[in-house]
Amino acid sequence: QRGAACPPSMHHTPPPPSMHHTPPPPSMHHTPPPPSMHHTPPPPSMHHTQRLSGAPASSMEPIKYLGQEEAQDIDRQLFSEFGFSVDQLMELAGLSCATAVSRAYPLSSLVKTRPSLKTRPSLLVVCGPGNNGGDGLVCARHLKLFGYEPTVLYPKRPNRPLLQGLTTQCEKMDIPFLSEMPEAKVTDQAYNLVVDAIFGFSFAGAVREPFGSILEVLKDCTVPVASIDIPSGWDVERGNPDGLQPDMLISLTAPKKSAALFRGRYHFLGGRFVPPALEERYGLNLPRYPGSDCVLQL
Ligand SMILES: NC(=O)C1=CN([C@@H]2O[C@H](COP(=O)(O)OP(=O)(O)OC[C@H]3O[C@@H](n4cnc5c(N)ncnc54)[C@H](O)[C@@H]3O)[C@@H](O)[C@H]2O)[C@H](O)CC1
Ligand SMILES: [K+]
Repeated sequence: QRGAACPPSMHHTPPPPSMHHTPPPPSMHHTPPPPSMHHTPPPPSMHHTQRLSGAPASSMEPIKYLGQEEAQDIDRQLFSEFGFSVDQLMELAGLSCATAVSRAYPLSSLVKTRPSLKTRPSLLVVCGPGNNGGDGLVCARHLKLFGYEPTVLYPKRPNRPLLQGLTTQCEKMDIPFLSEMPEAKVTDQAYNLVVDAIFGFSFAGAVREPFGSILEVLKDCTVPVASIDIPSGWDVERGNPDGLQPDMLISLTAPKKSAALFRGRYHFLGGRFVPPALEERYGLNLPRYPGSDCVLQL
């Protein structure tokens, strides 16, 4: 099924290195893959409204797709010159992700195909060792508050008070933690959606265990995958034609270059916390978020 969602011919051309300002032509986004048996997509009218409101704020300049170094620079400046703490931005990032998931896969759309499943849609949130994993923990907590039944897999837990606190918060919300990744068949049966919060913009090199095996299982799953910031295992700039092909991507702050190669159905922007001075410094050309929304569909 994932193969059907991702025509091979569209995966194999990495973006040219100069491609900071050229998002994929709209026509490439608008051919949705066949709907998953787990999910009824929202009515087309919703997409239409959201896309219109996602027009660039002041000019017709397209949104910028960031390289790895640029994304890390922006991150550093948010935490130094602009005075933010990681906790603050992680909370906003994770909330954006939960909100985007609830827009693309409303509770009522995650159709139960097996009576053995619980009545609330079950989601598996797979968290990596860095801040992308932290976004996943925050996302899981908000999804629970939104009425989903998240379960977390968090195999590598760094000794950081922030991440330990986020783990406790999930445990206190009765979110179960798995000790290992179930095989693909079991995952497809037990969950309606997987949230991929394994790696973000600091990923580099060959995937190390246990995440290599986890990503192999996720590639074999037919249940939709929603990736936070970057599909895990993708090179931040060049993607990964043989890697995970998620159904949804939630780009935080601004899309990274590899997002031009995303072929799933839903691409959302979240992380509405960029001060205009920083946006201007990097020429981000962020689209205008509708009203007080924390996400928009690109
Ligand atoms: N400014 C923003 O938009 C914000 C984004 N946030 C999120 O933070 C991540 C980036 O977080 P960071 O901690 O820098 O890195 P990662 O989570 O991507 O990963 C680092 C983690 O992964 C390990 N690692 C790296 N490469 C490999 C590999 N090949 N195999 C195995 N393990 C690997 C590394 O050792 C680290 O442990 C960004 O994408 C957003 O999701 C913030 O939450 C808020 C601000
Ligand atoms: K990810």
